Parts: sequence; structure tokens; C-alpha cells
Amino acid sequence: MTIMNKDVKKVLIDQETLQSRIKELGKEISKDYIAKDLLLICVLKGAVLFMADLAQNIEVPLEMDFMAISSYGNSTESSGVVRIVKDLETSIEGRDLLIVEDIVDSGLTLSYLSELLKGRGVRSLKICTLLEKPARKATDITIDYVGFQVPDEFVVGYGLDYAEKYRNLPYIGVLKEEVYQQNN
Ligand SMILES: O=P(O)(O)OC[C@H]1O[C@H](OP(=O)(O)OP(=O)(O)O)[C@H](O)[C@@H]1O
Ligand code: HPA
Ligand SMILES: [Mg+2]
Repeated sequence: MTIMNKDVKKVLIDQETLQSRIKELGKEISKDYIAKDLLLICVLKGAVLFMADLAQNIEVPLEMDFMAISSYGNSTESSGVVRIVKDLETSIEGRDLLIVEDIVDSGLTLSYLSELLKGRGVRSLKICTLLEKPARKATDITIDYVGFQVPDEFVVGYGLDYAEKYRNLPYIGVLKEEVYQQNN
């Protein structure tokens, strides 16, 4: 049974559905990265729960690194300015990168990040996102692995926040409008 948070309007994707899709993604990635030099790049903070579960379902050798990016701050709309809060520690030259994201909304974060990392001489670069909002994808970046399509509503849980809260919910839910109406 899912325990609802009082600020969540409805559960979009429950824990069981999340975990079974992540297993499938892990299988697909394992197949594609045999005999490669896989480096998972977690985009903090939102992707941290997804990355932890995904990595455990990938059956080929891999390394992990973390990058912190911020463009939403305490709002439900992208500021349009992508800020690097923490850069990678690993040299990525000649390596097979897989960027792991929680959500592609406007697409601004990923288009900025993939251009930046491509410029550092990687051998290959692919993108894996748990969620995608097709209605708002303003950029034309290619996403190689998508967990779920979600409608154009502000979602929280399983890593995704509003004003830093709700990241610990074990499901993806839609936030009640009244929670953010006064602040946006
Ligand atoms: O496609 P976009 O419109 O760019 O939005 C997606 C990005 O926005 C969120 O990050 P946020 O700036 O909230 O940082 P966080 O991961 O620390 O919450 C989310 O985790 C993605 O990284
Ligand atoms: O719908 C969302 N929820 C949480 N964080 C986000 N960052 C971009 N879109 C979203
Ligand atoms: Mg956020």
C-alpha cells in the first residue's frame, strides 16, 4: 500500500511499476554496453535515487561520477540558466558516457550538459532519463533510454523535488497546485 503525502494530488507511477521498468532499462543498457567502458554520470540531485536503483540492474562493469546542476531553484519553472554546482572528478576523454537524469522537462538542462561533455572528447555519449514530458520538450536532443512519459504537470518524488522537499517519496506523484501557487 502506498502511503500518500498530504501535498500530493495523485500517484502517477507507484513503487512497483517504477522498479519493474528500471529492471527493464538495466537489461537494455547491459546489452548495449558489453565490451565498452561505461561511465554513469548522475545529474544531482534529482537523479540520485534512480541512478542508485538503475546501477544495481546493470550487469556490465561500470564506474560512476556525479555532477550537480541547478536551474529550477525553488520554482516550478526553469530559470533558463543552467548552473554547474559541482563538476565531474573523472577524466572522461575516450570513455562511453551515459548521463542519468530524473526528468527531461524543457530539455534545457540536458542540451547544455550534453554539449559541454561532448566537448571534453568522450568516445560516446547517451542519455537515460526516468521521466520525459513530451509536451514541453523545447529542444531537439536525442534521448536514448526513457522510463516513462509523464503529462505536463509538476511531479515530485523518487528524487524529484519542489523547493528541495518530497525527494524521499518512493513513487512519482503530482503536487497539489496550492502548494506552489503562492510562491511561483
Ligand atoms: O529539462 P529541464 O526543464 O531543464 O528540467 C530538468 C532538470 O530540472 C531538474 O533539476 P533542478 O534544477 O531542479 O535541480 P535538482 O535536480 O537538484 O532538483 C531536474 O532534476 C532536471 O535536472
Ligand atoms: O515536474 C518536475 N518536477 C520536479 N522537478 C522538475 N524539474 C523539471 N521539471 C520538474
Ligand atoms: Mg529540482
